Amino acid sequence: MLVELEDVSKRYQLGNLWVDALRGINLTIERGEFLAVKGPSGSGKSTLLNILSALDHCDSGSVEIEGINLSALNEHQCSLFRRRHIGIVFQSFNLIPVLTALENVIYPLTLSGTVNAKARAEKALEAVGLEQLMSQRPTQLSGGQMQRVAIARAIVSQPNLILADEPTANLDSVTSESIMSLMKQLNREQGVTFVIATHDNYVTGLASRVITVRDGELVEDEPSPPFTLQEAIA
Ligand SMILES: Nc1ncnc2c1ncn2[C@@H]1O[C@H](COP(=O)(O)OP(=O)(O)OP(=O)(O)O)[C@@H](O)[C@H]1O
Repeated sequence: MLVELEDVSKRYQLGNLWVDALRGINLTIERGEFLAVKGPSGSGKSTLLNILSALDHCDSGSVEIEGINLSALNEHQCSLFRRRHIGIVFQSFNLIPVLTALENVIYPLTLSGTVNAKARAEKALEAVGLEQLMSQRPTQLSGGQMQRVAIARAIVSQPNLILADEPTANLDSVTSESIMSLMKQLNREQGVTFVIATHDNYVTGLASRVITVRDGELVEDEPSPPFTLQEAIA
């Protein structure tokens, strides 16, 4: 097992109001899963991903990833944990505009003092099909190409777990398909586990498992009907 959440809750204060973003989440994720997290806007998907990436802490319950209890980590240990174990892909790519594609991918490696950073970043960019565009800046790239750079940046540290928050939200459908097929390939060939928050039915259709968050709780998916209307009429 790669991830284990037990009774995880998170509240945010909005002025005088408290928002229960997550309420008693129990979830295990096995190595090699391609897990989609769906649910209405505001249901708690991003909060769940932020907690899995140790960008945020839960208020109660426990989160264990690779056997590490995230609540026991201080801020510095959280960033080390992220660098070593997690790749993150955002809806808005989050590339550094003044850096080239190659420099964006090298950046996390320089933070962790990795040797051969340039060669490793080049290899990651080749893996996402951007070997010709390494010296371009983000403004010179299309949305799909920027998301490929972001994926290269996520895989360059060879994490076991990649968390993607609405990775296709800013992409057209053809580009979304190629980005998703790249993620599936990384999952299949390198065994990287993916957790993807999404509203996109195309993404949920590719998942090995789909979970639904509603009002901060995990809810059972509606079972699909046993037969179609045409079959029922026939
Ligand atoms: N930093 C924060 N401060 C206050 N409230 C927050 C914060 N982050 C999230 N929330 C609230 O927590 C709830 C869950 O938000 P979250 O962003 O996790 O939902 P989501 O399912 O990812 O939504 P979307 O699909 O729109 O991205 C919402 O009511 C949101 O307003």
